[in-house]
Amino acid sequence: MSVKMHHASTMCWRYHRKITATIIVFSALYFFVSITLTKKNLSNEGVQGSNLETFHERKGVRERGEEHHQGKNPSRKIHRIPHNALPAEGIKGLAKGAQRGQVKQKEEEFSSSSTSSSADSPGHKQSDAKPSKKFPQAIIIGVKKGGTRALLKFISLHPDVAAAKQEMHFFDRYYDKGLEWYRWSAWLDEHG
Ligand SMILES: Nc1ncnc2c1ncn2[C@@H]1O[C@H](COP(=O)(O)OS(=O)(=O)O)[C@@H](OP(=O)(O)O)[C@H]1O
Repeated sequence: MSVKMHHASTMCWRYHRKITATIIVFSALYFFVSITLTKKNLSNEGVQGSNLETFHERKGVRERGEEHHQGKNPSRKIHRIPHNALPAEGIKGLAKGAQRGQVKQKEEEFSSSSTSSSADSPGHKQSDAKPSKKFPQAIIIGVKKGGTRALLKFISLHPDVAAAKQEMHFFDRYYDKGLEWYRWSAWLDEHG
């Protein structure tokens, strides 16, 4: 028994450095992993927190706006961004994907139509020889994912309705281009 104990203690003593080194390595690894995970959690919480903050800020702004509209607190004013705050380049930059291409094409057509007669310009059909296009008589205003596209589709089912082929974004993106641009590029279908 005592021989066995002696043998075990000798083995422990022989390998104690390796055992200690292994323990130190694993502890360091554990320490490193826990610090990394904690940092990750903290940054996630930070993101969520800032999202919530933004949400509450927006909610607050909206509520203040409503109060202002309802006359509950007339001293608080809503600060609106003036329509000309964005330079034309910025507005162009907002157009994305396919729409960017369509807008560019429309701009080119528009500029060529202003330099040459409408009958000569390549983007014009024969029906565009009319002096001007009408402004829309109704406008659908909605938030993203608010179902505006569906509403437009439903309204367009009526035979007396001539609808824009796609969302115009005149008031939020292309306002600086002016009413003439809007009227010309109202992208109404052929009845427009
Ligand atoms: N009647 C009705 N009931 C419930 N949900 C509806 C309805 N009409 C449209 N939708 C859903 O609205 C989403 C599209 O809204 P928008 O056309 O405004 O979207 S967009 O922001 O202009 O792209 C789109 O949601 P997602 O499918 O989740 O994208 C539509 O499915």
